[in-house]
Amino acid sequence: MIGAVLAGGRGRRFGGDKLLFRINGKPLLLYTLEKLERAEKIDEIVLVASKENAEKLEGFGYEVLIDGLMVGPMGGIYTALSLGDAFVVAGDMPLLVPEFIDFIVERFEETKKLACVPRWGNGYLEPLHAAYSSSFRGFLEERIKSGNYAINRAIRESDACYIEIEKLPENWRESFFNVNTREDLGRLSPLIF
Ligand SMILES: Nc1nc2c(ncn2[C@@H]2O[C@H](COP(=O)(O)OP(=O)(O)OP(=O)(O)O)[C@@H](O)[C@H]2O)c(=O)[nH]1
Repeated sequence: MIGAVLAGGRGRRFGGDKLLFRINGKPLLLYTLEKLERAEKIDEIVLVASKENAEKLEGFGYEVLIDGLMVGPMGGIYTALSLGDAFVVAGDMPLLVPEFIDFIVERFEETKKLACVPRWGNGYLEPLHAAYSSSFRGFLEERIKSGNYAINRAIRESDACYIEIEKLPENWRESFFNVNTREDLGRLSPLIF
């Protein structure tokens, strides 16, 4: 199972390249990568980046796949699946919980569905913390061709399995925390140090 980290965003809300922004001397992306490294079900990590930021990311020592679409998460997932089945996460999720990732990958392997996606009680999905089959790529391709880039809708209209978040240990929810703005960093510091 590949661990694919989406790292092609523009960081408009943050106002700059948030993934390279240093917290306690360490780039935000490195926190995410270190957590993902600790998931036992992940065999190999790759970064999925834009052509423009690929070079800067090569220094992290992982294969960098170029997202030639740049249409948001769907394009990143589509690109990642060119290598095989993948657990896909956003690069701005520094508090990933490795046991939770293993849990999702195990469920994915057991159910053999096109995707296994965490879901909140209100129906909200967490598509950037989910496992996808390489067969899901063909399903996405049709949508991309018709300009339909809504990933949640694609998941809902596919044969996916859902992981009910409220039934899991509460501390696993930390895994979904992501940095969008500079204010979010304030919420992060007490948790990281
Ligand atoms: N490969 C790839 N990664 C993306 C794309 N859009 C967003 N990402 C990544 O997905 C994660 C979540 O992205 P967002 O925070 O929603 O978007 P962002 O562009 O980084 O930030 P905003 O401009 O503030 O929306 C981040 O790690 C981004 O780097 C894309 O089109 N392709």
